[in-house]
Amino acid sequence: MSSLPSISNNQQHSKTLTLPAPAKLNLFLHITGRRADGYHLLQTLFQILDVGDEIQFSANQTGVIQLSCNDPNLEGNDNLIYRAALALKPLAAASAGVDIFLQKNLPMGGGLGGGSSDAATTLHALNKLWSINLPVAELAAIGLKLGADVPLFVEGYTAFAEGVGEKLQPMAIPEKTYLVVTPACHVSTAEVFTHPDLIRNSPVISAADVLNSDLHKDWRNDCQSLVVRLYPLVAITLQWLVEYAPSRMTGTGASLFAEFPDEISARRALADLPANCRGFVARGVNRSPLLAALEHAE
Ligand SMILES: C[C@@](CO)(OP(=O)(O)O)[C@H](O)COP(=O)(O)OP(=O)(O)OC[C@H]1O[C@@H](n2ccc(N)nc2=O)[C@H](O)[C@@H]1O
Ligand SMILES: Nc1ncnc2c1ncn2[C@@H]1O[C@H](COP(=O)(O)OP(=O)(O)O)[C@@H](O)[C@H]1O
Repeated sequence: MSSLPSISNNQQHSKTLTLPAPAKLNLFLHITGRRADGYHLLQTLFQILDVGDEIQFSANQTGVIQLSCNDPNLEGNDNLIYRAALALKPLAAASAGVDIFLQKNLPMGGGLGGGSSDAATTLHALNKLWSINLPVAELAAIGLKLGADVPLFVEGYTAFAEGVGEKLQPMAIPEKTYLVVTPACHVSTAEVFTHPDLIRNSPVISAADVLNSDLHKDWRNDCQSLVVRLYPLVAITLQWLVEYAPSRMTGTGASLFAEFPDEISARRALADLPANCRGFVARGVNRSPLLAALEHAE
């Protein structure tokens, strides 16, 4: 991912901002209950990564939101980027418009939060380019209406999360190297959350419990056993990955991750990646590269 943001004034009314939209892992994911509306109550440790998508925003005075992408299938109005822009539009001048280009690098629908991160980056970018200047907490509240993981990316800190993922407690944890592997199968989040066999009664833990635990012996993903049973390719890929290092599923899958002591050993495993998987090596970061990029663009 390019870590250097750029902001430029091409002409009197056109400003361009290029920003990262990092991925996340759920280092653990516990389901502790269910809300009255059917949504599940979670406890999770969100780890932000230094790898992700990249989005370019060129503000203009046309009043129109225009989205293009290196994957044309993502150019529709249901894209979370478009929906995030639309959510801010009423707060901007009527003439506020933007041309957006999404460089989609992350696998989609795999539990890496790419769509949510794209939405969060869009909220920050247009808050600035359209001179709306909402505080971060208000951007996060708008983001929550777009998806449960959006507030994490808006706030921009690796965090212990509760509720449906919106009650965030930033947590500085050791920044490890991960190999992230996405098997070529789509796991439906809705299918996982409606399945009768899903574990829904994990005991509630405290933030102190999180700091005194680690991936090797304590952490688990309550969706993992179900997804492994329903999706044989996830099971086979996890069996392969675990030979290299402690491994886990992120979110509701299908992506998996393994924690390595250094980048060289992670890249060695990546070189052996099975043919039906995508993979990348990333570093966990306590502070999102988005925040650094926004500062740089001041
Ligand atoms: C569980 C997480 C952990 O990061 O999974 P991933 O999406 O990352 O895999 C997320 O919070 C997912 O949040 P989000 O991505 O917004 O969920 P959606 O796709 O909108 O959810 C699809 C469906 O799953 C159910 N759902 C989702 C989240 C939740 N906490 N409880 C639920 O019961 C709801 O029925 C919802 O309609
Ligand atoms: N900008 C976007 N990037 C990726 N997916 C998007 C985007 N906007 C909407 N979507 C939709 O959201 C779904 C979930 O995307 P994503 O955030 O990548 O996965 P997950 O929630 O499993 O981490 C995709 O399957 C896609 O249909």
